[in-house]
Amino acid sequence: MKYYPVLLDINMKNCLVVGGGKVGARKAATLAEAGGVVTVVSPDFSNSFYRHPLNSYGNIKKIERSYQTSDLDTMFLVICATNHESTNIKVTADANTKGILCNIADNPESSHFILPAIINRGDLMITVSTSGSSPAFAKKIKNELEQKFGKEYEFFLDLMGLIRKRLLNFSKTKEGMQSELTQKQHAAIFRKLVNSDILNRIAENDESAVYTILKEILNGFPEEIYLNPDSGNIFSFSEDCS
Ligand SMILES: C[C@@]1(CC(=O)O)c2cc3[nH]c(cc4nc(cc5[nH]c(cc(n2)[C@H]1CCC(=O)O)[C@@](C)(CC(=O)O)[C@@H]5CCC(=O)O)C(CC(=O)O)=C4CCC(=O)O)c(CCC(=O)O)c3CC(=O)O
Ligand SMILES: NC(=O)C1=CN([C@@H]2O[C@H](COP(=O)(O)OP(=O)(O)OC[C@H]3O[C@@H](n4cnc5c(N)ncnc54)[C@H](O)[C@@H]3O)[C@@H](O)[C@H]2O)C=CC1
Repeated sequence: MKYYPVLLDINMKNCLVVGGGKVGARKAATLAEAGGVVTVVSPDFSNSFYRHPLNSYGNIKKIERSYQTSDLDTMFLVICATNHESTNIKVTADANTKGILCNIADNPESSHFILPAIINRGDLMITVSTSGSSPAFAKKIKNELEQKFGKEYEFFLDLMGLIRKRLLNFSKTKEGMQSELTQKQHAAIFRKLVNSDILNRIAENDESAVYTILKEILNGFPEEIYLNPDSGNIFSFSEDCS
């Protein structure tokens, strides 16, 4: 294994992008989407920078000049996407000195991490990497997976996340039979849920079939675990996802 995969929590963390071209624009947008506080430093910003929908929100700070070492102060990570070799070398050296995570867009060898292609379906994130061998192929696989993993996965995970939280909470707080549920018993329930037909029924917008499956698997538990207490429905996946 050439790389160790992790999911970084960059929410509210300062992230620097060096270079305001097409690549800098894409990297800045992904960082902002993940909640990073993004600054881009570049003597000029290309049209593609302004065209990217996330970059036009204005929540990405732009500094119009060349990179300088102090730009890294307070940064959690830096992505360098310039067309300028000596800047890449300087950013790499500065990041190493300051102990800041660093990605050089055209030099995986001097990067601490590389970026995968991403498919996002709510809490489901599928990432594809070729370990740098062929970004174009990573993108192609991503496009294929995007067809397979539709909107229903997002709703399914919302539902699973909610039931899991409620069930674990219920086991912790309630007296009686359920309070003795072991981690093994939880796991057996969650396995049944993910192996059930719920996902397909969500894709067909068949709420009542989903309800029947949940009732069967969670037999013996109060309905509050899988129903929306306000409406009495399975919490809403009424938006068409087929
Ligand atoms: C190592 C890595 C470093 C990093 O950026 O972290 C890297 C490096 C390089 N990419 C280059 C080129 C291209 N990159 C793309 C696209 C993406 N590149 C991404 C990641 C990565 N690119 C990392 C490894 C990913 C992996 O594991 O495979 C994606 C997945 C994620 C993202 O950028 O957010 C994103 C898809 C976004 C999407 O999902 O749409 C395309 C396709 C296109 O633009 O259509 C091309 C042209 C075709 C091609 O070259 O394959 C070059 C220039 C080579 C040259 O000089 O010609 C280098 C430098 C080098 O290889 O040395
Ligand atoms: N990792 C990836 O996904 C990919 C990487 N690349 C590589 O990424 C690099 C950037 O590609 P593009 O965005 O297409 O190039 P570009 O030429 O459109 O943009 C480069 C930007 O860097 C800025 N820049 C130059 N010197 C700078 C400095 N000292 N400080 C701050 N900014 C500076 C330029 O003003 C320009 O805005 C290229 O080396 C390219 O080979 C290219 C495609 C994909």
